[in-house]
Amino acid sequence: MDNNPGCELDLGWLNNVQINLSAINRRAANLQSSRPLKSEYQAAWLLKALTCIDLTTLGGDDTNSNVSRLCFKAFRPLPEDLLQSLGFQYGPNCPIHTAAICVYPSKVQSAVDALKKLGMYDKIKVASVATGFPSGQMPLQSRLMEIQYAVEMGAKEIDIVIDRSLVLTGQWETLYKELQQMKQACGSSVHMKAILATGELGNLRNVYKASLVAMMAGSDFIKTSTGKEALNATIPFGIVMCLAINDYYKRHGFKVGLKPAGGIRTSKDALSWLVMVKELLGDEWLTPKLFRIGASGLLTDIEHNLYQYVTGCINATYEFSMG
Ligand SMILES: O=C[C@H](O)COP(=O)(O)O
Repeated sequence: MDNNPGCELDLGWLNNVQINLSAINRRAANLQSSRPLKSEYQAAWLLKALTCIDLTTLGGDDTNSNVSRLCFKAFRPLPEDLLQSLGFQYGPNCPIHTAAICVYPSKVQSAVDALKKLGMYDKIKVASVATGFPSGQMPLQSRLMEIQYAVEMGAKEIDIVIDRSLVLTGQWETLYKELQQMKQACGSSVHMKAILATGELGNLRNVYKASLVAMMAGSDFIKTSTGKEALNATIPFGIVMCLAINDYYKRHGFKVGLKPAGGIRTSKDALSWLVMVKELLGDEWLTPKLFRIGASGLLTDIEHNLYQYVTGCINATYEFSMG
C-alpha cells in the first residue's frame, strides 16, 4: 500500500458534516440481520477474515516468550491437517497467515526476532501501538518518541491513539497538527493507523469528523478502538468510518484502510465486518492492504468454526491452541 500523502485541513468540510443517526442505525440493523454469505462459501470467508487479522497481545503481563509464541501462531494459524482439508498446504508461498502481529513498543524487538527466524518478517507485519496507548494522555514529545522507538526496533506499522479531548473540545487544528507530526515520526516506509477510540468521542458526528481529520493528516488506516474503552468496535461506528473513507477517496483519490478492533471475538462478528466493508466500500477493500481486524481472541473461534465446517463435529474451544 502507498502512503497517504494527506491534504490540507479542510475546516469547511468538517463544519458542514451531517449524520443521520436513525439511517445509520437502520443500516446497521439491516447489515447484521441479512445473510448475504452462502454457507458453502463460509469457510472461504473465514479464511479471508483470518488473513486480515492483526493478531494482538496488549496485556500488562506480556512477555518476550508469549510474543514469540504468538508470532508462531500468526505464521501457522491452523493445524496442518485442517488446512489441508481446506485445500491449502503450508510452504514458502502459503497465503494463510495473519496480516500482522500487534504489540506494545517494548515487545517489538521480540516480534521482529521471532518473525525473522521464521522467515516471515516481510510477510507478517510487526505493528506497534504507540503515543500513550490506550489513553493518548501523555505529553506530545513523549508520544512522538514512542513512535520513533518502535520504528527503530523494526515496527512496520504504528497504531497511534488520538487525544480524545481534542475532539470533545473541537480542537480540530491541534488534532490535525499532532497527527501530522506523528505521521512524520513514522517515516515514509512505515504505515500509520490512527485509533480514534470511537466509544469515547461523544457522538457519530465526531466519529466522522475525527475520521476526516486523521485522513487529511496522512493516516493510512483509521481504526475504531483500543480494545480498552467501555464501548469498542460497533457496526454503526464502522458505517460512519466507511462513509468518511469513501468521501475522502472521492475527493482526494486515496484509499485509506479500515481497522475495526476491540471486542471482536467470534466468527460471526468478523463476517459482519467483512459484509459491511464489501457493501459500503466494495471488494477492493477486502484485502489486508485495506482491511484489518484487530483482535486477541478471534483466531481461536475461526479455527473452531473451520474445524466444524470440515468435520461436521463441534469441538471444545479448549482443544485449540492459543490465538
Ligand atoms: O488493537 C486491538 C485490540 O486491542 C484488541 O482488542 P481485543 O483484545 O478486544 O480483541
